[in-house]
Amino acid sequence: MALVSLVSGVTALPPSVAVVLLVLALAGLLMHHHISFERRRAGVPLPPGPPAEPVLGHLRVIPAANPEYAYMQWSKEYKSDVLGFHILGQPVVVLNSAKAAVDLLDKRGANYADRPRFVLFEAMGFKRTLTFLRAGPAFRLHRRILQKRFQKSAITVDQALQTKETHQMLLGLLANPSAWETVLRRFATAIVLGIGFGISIHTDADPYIQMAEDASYALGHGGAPAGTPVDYFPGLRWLPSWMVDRSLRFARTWHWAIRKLHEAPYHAVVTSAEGGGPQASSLIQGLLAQRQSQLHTGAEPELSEDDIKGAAAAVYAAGQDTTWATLIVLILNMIRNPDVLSRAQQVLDDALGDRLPTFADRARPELAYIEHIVSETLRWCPVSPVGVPHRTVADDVYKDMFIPAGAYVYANARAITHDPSVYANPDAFEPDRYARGEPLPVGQFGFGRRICVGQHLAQASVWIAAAALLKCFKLKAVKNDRQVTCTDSEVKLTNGLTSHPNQFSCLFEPRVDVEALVRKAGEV
Ligand code: HEM
Repeated sequence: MALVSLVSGVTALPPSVAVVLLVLALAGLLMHHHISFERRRAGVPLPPGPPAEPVLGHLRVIPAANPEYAYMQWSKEYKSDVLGFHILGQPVVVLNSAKAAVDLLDKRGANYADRPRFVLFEAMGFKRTLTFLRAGPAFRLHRRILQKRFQKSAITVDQALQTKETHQMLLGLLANPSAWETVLRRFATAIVLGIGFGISIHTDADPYIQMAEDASYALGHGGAPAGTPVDYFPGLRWLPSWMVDRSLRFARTWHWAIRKLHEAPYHAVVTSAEGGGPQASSLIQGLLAQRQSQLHTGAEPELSEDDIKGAAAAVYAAGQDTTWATLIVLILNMIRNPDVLSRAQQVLDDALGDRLPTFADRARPELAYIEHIVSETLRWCPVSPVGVPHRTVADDVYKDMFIPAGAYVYANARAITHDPSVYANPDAFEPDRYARGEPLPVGQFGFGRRICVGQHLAQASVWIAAAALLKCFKLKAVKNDRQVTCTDSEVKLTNGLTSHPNQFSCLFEPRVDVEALVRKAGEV
């Protein structure tokens, strides 16, 4: 209506003529778009997929919750590991095999390094956060900083912090076993907060744990990344809340949680520095120091304040919930598979005797079973099942299928890690599959130039936590907990950027003198 009044006002045409002109202009635009698309495609077919609805395309065809399962089903139905969709004209491609993901996202990385615009996450309050940055100079800058900080050879400096927090976790589980989810949250949060901001967590009630939990809730319940109505119609962002869908209302409601994640730890560090307080070494402290020295010399600082907040918040936001969720999947599988649990405990007892694991134990062949449990946890339930979408820069052709420029490309980690042509009995939790020669999982950390920068740190954190808590505790299911006793396919997962099993109960009972082992480890 506003557009019609504008056209008729500017051109002094009667409103009915303005409407006709607008409709004609729109039809012309669509026709032009269609003709140029068909010319570019030159008869090469798009990847197959289910029938679309007129105009909306697959908007209502792709389930809003946990679409990874529907993609797996369609992949079988259409006998293709590459599927094609369009949502309101936006092409979407889903890769359902490791081969397709490696061929495109890894081997043709430059063409698949872009991201869509994540309007829902912008509405939630994310700013210059690597995960959501489009390809370009800011992406390259943030990627370079974080990749260097978290490369395999650099993260050995974090082992002291990871070990300290592991011991803290063991004492927390001993003191308050029923709050095990919070204790694990504290572990995951303390590591990324320590590395990102140099901030220590002192109690289970520390406000930073709640902050992390709130941000996780916001990230985990808004809907598929770049897949909600406002991501397709950014204009919806300006409508009042009563006119918009659930996901945008949710993003607005939880905006405070994401802003707090960016602002609170940043200001704590800056305030402490300005007041001459202690300056723990951290990612943010290094970046602030670099900015200060560039300002002192009169040079244009490479990083703005928003860059620094965004880089550190990326570590906090991307690192804590995913690590925590992976530990939740581990616990679930330990109580669902008591044989695996008792074998792991036997392996740990034989290899370690009367002491806790350290990172020096990780490479020991006698402990390969623990490494396999970590790999199987990452495979059995990739906590970011459709990952974060990439976006194509230019048109591409793959196996005689046309992938247009600007397509959103999802690697379906769930399909890749449960591919029956790669993994025997893929729904079963079987750490021994790797000893039998099945390949270690790929896809749970994404692919190509956007692959998770924190993957080595995350695996190290999950390994030390797993080895220590399996060494110290008997884990038992609570009778009649449906989540635990039901079959694999019925485990209900949360839906969002991270996805993990819904709440379940677990009994933690010490099987060693936990305090004595922690004390002994501290003396070494
Ligand atoms: C088990 C734990 C983790 C899982 C499963 C995980 C998974 C992922 C996935 C699937 C992506 C998207 C990759 C792609 O687009 O191809 C990603 C990106 C990212 N992850 Fe992780 N992650 C974990 C832990 C961490 C940690 C500990 C950090 C912190 C250092 C971190 C930082 C990031 C960042 C900054 C990105 C964005 C990379 C980019 O867009 O260029 N992640 N992660």
